[in-house]
Amino acid sequence: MTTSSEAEVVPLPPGTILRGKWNGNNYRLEKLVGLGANGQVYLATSNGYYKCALKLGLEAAELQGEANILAALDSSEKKRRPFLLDVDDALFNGREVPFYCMRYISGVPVNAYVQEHGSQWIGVIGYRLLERLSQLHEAGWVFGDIKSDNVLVGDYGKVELVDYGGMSAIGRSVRQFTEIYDRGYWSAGSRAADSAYDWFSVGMLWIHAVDSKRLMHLTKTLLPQNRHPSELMKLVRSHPRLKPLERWMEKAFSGQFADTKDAARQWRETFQQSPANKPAAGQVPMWMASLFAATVVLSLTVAAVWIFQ
Ligand SMILES: Nc1ncnc2c1ncn2[C@@H]1O[C@H](COP(=O)(O)OP(=O)(O)OP(=O)(O)O)[C@@H](O)[C@H]1O
Repeated sequence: MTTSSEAEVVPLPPGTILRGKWNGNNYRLEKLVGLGANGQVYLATSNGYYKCALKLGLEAAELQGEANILAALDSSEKKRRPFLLDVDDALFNGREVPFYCMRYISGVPVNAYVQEHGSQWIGVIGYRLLERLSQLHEAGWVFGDIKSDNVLVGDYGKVELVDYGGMSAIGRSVRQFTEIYDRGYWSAGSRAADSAYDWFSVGMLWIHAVDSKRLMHLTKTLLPQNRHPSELMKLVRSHPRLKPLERWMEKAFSGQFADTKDAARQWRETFQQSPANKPAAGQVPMWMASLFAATVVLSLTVAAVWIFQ
């Protein structure tokens, strides 16, 4: 990959073929799946047969930094399938475009998943997210940019993170973050990369997923000097879906878990103790129950396995 700064990269049409200059792999771009501050992500077919996510950068040095982090993450988590698959430059319309390729994650952002499948999934998804974060933290990384778009949920509430390139080594400054999920924005602590930074963003993720209108209203109307976790806790206490999470949220916003395993354990206990947070099959109207019977049975099964395992 080159390290010179590149000019703007315009979105490329489906069917575009990119050939890696150094490693010689061919990629057919199938569709644009993400547009971020640091580049464009495409679903691509590699060498005619396997699917991957290809990220084209606007800024070669930034993209190289992300690829380095993905490579370091793969070597610190050797037991799982590698995430980074290729790093190269492609010649396109006479100019060099830097890119890297990673495992393609199918799934939808957590907000969309909860909207479509119901908030009874929060327990399962939240627990799996905390388990994944616990692995990262134990390996010495802080994810940093936890937000709905970076937490993809697949079938049966399977959780995968994307945008590992924005991660930071524990003890450094957080490299990438999104304002409303950021501990610093809410005057709840520094932007130093520690596990508690991610706990804070996880708390924000659930307020955003369940009560986004009031959260957006709050961010628009609060004066910067009044941004404080106590304002967030007012939202939590006054929302029926968030209220049962009150104690967990308080700890997440003030960094009071022993570690991320403890945060996951307490998350699970919260859902075991609170009937309001368990799937409410009995409250489903008859017409809806029959219409969605298959979905309800499926979600109950997964939630039951999760709660009682
Ligand atoms: N491996 C992947 N598999 C599937 N989709 C992905 C993958 N990586 C990224 N995406 C999608 O592309 C979007 C943008 O990617 P990414 O977050 O890496 O870019 P970014 O420039 O860092 O974005 P942002 O400004 O949002 O942080 C993601 O939110 C996600 O929807």
